[in-house]
Amino acid sequence: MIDYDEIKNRRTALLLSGGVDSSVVLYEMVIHGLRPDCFYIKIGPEEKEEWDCTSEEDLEMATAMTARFGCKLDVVDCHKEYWGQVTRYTMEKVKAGYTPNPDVMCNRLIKFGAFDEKMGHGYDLIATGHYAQTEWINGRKWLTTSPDPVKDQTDFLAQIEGWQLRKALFPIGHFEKNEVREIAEREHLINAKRRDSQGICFLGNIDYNEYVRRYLGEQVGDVIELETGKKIGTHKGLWFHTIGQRKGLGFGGGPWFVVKKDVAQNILYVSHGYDPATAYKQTFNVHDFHATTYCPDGVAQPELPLRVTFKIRHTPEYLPAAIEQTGDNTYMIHADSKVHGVAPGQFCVVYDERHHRCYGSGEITW
Ligand SMILES: Nc1ncnc2c1ncn2[C@@H]1O[C@H](COP(=O)(O)OP(=O)(O)OP(=O)(O)O)[C@@H](O)[C@H]1O
Repeated sequence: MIDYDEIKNRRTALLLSGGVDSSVVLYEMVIHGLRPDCFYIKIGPEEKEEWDCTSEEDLEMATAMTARFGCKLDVVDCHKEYWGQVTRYTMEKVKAGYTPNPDVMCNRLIKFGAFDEKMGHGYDLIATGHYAQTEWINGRKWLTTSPDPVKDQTDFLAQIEGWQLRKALFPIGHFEKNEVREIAEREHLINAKRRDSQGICFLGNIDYNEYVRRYLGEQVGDVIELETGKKIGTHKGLWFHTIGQRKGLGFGGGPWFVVKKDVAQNILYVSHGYDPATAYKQTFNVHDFHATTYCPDGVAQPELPLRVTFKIRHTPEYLPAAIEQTGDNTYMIHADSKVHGVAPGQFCVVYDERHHRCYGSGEITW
């Protein structure tokens, strides 16, 4: 829960997307006596490409919301930063056979990054409609989970740095999604009945494969059964597949799991059966760990405990593990049981044993 009394004199910016979540944030802030300056971040389509863009409607919704609540709305153009940073990161990883996550990087590089450089630096707090919370514990500001396990978005926020978390405010983070929808309907917010966006953040309904295809095109190669070396078909590009993938392979005689990619030879290895040992991992390495906790001057980042829980994809489950520091910012995860579909490039997000506090995340290297 936000202590509105405590922040009533702080300069607050709200990232307003035109969706229902950030609209309810605006409503919540206004009924608690705040009038945030609102910002709509614009990421246009790359070049002349005609992508299905919902952004015009989004901006209309955001405009209507700020008009209703008497707040200022500005449009901030982060087009260049998005394509130059988030897309560049994504395509570089994908080409190397990794499994990147543009939405995770978008929070660090755009919403709490480029936006902060352009406008956010003039504010003490930046509010968003993420399902996540923050909590001060022992003089440090922590990223903590939402009560809605399905909607929780701490995993998407787990690459932001302490200085970014310092300014973060998540006014609907203590709600579950259905409560947010109820508020929007009860208050007749203009977008109460709007569907949640499905595609990559900022790119409307563009899905991941389309995004990648636009940049890297297709590159046909063989699909080979790992155990027998037998060719069972072809793929259109290793980048359309991820380790652990089971659905969408389209070969008979399944189920098949993607177990390995050979980038040099453009070969996709799959394995047959329900429980191929190759599709599971119990121990893996994580590097370039980003700690999200805000530690005021002189307070060191908290050390990771020996026992943690973690996530490698956006699911409601937290997996128990022991964690071992193996170097500067590098760790080894020893999961209590085998984990399906561990892929290099994925972020491993680390929480405490009760999966209340999020420590941060690092990239899986195997
Ligand atoms: N184009 C945008 N301009 C400004 N802020 C944005 C924009 N897109 C997303 N955000 C901010 O990031 C938050 C999380 O976005 P995300 O797309 O993950 O969630 P969402 O549940 O669809 O949110 P919403 O319902 O508010 O669109 C939003 O609630 C909003 O605060």
